[in-house]
Amino acid sequence: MKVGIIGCGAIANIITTSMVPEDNGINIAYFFDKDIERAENLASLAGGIAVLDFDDMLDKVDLILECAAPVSVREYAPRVLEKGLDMVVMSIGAFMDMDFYREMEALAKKHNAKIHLPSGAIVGLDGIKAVAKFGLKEVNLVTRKSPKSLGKEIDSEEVLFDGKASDAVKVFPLNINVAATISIACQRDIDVKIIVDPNVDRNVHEITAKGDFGEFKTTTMNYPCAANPKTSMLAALSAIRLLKSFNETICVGM
Ligand SMILES: NC(=O)C1=CN([C@@H]2O[C@H](COP(=O)(O)OP(=O)(O)OC[C@H]3O[C@@H](n4cnc5c(N)ncnc54)[C@H](OP(=O)(O)O)[C@@H]3O)[C@@H](O)[C@H]2O)C=CC1
Ligand SMILES: O=C([O-])CC(=O)C(=O)O
Repeated sequence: MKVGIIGCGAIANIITTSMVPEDNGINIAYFFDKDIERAENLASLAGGIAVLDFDDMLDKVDLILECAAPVSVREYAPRVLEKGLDMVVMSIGAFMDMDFYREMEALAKKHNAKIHLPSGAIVGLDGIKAVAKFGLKEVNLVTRKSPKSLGKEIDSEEVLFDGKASDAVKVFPLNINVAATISIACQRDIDVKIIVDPNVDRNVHEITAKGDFGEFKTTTMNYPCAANPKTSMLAALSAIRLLKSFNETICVGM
């Protein structure tokens, strides 16, 4: 399976340099970024090809992996899906716009394409999906990041956001895609709190879910990527695992 990447930053670098060529049949072959130098650097590391024009890679790949920004999903997803290509999207916040979500779902169906949203920087999505339609009463996310991750200069802990996921992704489009992932998994606009904390050096995501099934809490204490402190390493690792799963016969978990 030939893969083309949009966005050659922290996640793309980890994915590309962690997957040997033809790893499980996955060949990350084409690279696109609005900064052509970044695309060229990564392409040369991977023995792939950098493209100046995004549309140039669409006829040469089987799947597009987006790791750029939510605005890029709006820009490129329609062109990818119209070609009948599958897509893996990291900037999941784009799908909190329900009109866009439904449009992309319809386009994918029409052209027999699939949109994959990896679990990214959180754990517990399997449980949330399982209980979503079976008495899930409450689900919320508390995210705690360092001032460096959130681009703030403060000396003491501060709540930066307390509200719904659909608003959180507008205020922090590059920091809280995980809120969108959970919301889409349980089909409701979940409650989100974002705290900037000078005492943490991890990206911490705490999910609480309660309902007729009982209750669960997950806490993910992620190391940030060296190249981008907003982004957790786990996000890239989850995408690698998802890509590898496409060629597996026995699939464990969901
Ligand atoms: N689902 C999840 O759990 C997670 C999702 N993410 C999201 O994944 C995405 C990638 O993250 P990360 O690798 O850390 O980001 P980086 O900022 O490190 O890299 C993104 C790259 O894409 C480029 N880019 C941005 N917009 C466009 C565009 N419209 N067209 C082409 N290139 C573009 C950026 O250029 P420039 O720097 O000039 O803008 C940059 O080179 C982000 O949206 C991030 O918020 C991150 C962590 C977890
Ligand atoms: O990587 C993380 O910890 C979460 C993140 O930035 C996002 O969801 O956008």
